[in-house]
Amino acid sequence: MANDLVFDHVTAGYGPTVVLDDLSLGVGAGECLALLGRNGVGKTTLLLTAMGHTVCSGGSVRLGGVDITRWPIWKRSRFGVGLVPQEREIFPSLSVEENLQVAARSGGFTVEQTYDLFPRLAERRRNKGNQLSGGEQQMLSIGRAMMGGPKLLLLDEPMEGLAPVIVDIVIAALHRIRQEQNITMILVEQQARLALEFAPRAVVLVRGRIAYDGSSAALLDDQERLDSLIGVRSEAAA
Ligand SMILES: Nc1ncnc2c1ncn2[C@@H]1O[C@H](COP(=O)(O)OP(=O)(O)OP(=O)(O)O)[C@@H](O)[C@H]1O
Repeated sequence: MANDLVFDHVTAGYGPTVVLDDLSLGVGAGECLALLGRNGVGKTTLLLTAMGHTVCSGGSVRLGGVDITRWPIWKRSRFGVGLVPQEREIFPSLSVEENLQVAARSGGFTVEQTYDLFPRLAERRRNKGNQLSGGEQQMLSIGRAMMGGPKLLLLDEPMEGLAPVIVDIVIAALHRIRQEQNITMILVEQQARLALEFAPRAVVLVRGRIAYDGSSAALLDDQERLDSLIGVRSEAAA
């Protein structure tokens, strides 16, 4: 599989703070990757570095063979990098439909396609962003990213704080996006089992470096390793 996204010896962080330390990673076109690790290891920073929100002090980031290391955020966005941020970043005073329309770009989802993916949003189309539940906001955040026509979709803990029934809706939508669109996905998720069951490949970060890169199924089967890398046992006990 050709590499779609490449991190080539990337060192990146915030101002003088280095978070990613000489990190190299290739993600194939259309591949789906679970990005895991304990709090503060650099998962969000990796997504933000792909999107252009961090300071990259070493190495390069390439997408589809093009060096995008020095590109501003808007240019990456136009080139097909889509981020579903942890904070969701819905416009509170715009309606659901307006939130979608401002993100529309040719080649992306139409409003109707987004409503087909998340029928709940069609029911709420005239509600303002600040009148939505957390689950509806998350659906809107994913829908908005899809309106931009991403080639690479970066999802930062999209299941955080959602009721199990809403998690099921979001997971089903992500499965559908994977089946119907040839989109490369990176899913950061605190609920490791959920992510490992969704994505065939897993990368685990420890202090800004890759400590595991391989099959999700193999990691799911290796309780001891899971526990030492991400503390799944304590997560299950919580
Ligand atoms: N804007 C910032 N300025 C300086 N340091 C930051 C900034 N954002 C994050 N950091 C630091 O970078 C490190 C990695 O943070 P990051 O958010 O990437 O981790 P994470 O793995 O996504 O963690 P979490 O699961 O808690 O979201 C942490 O030590 C954090 O304190």
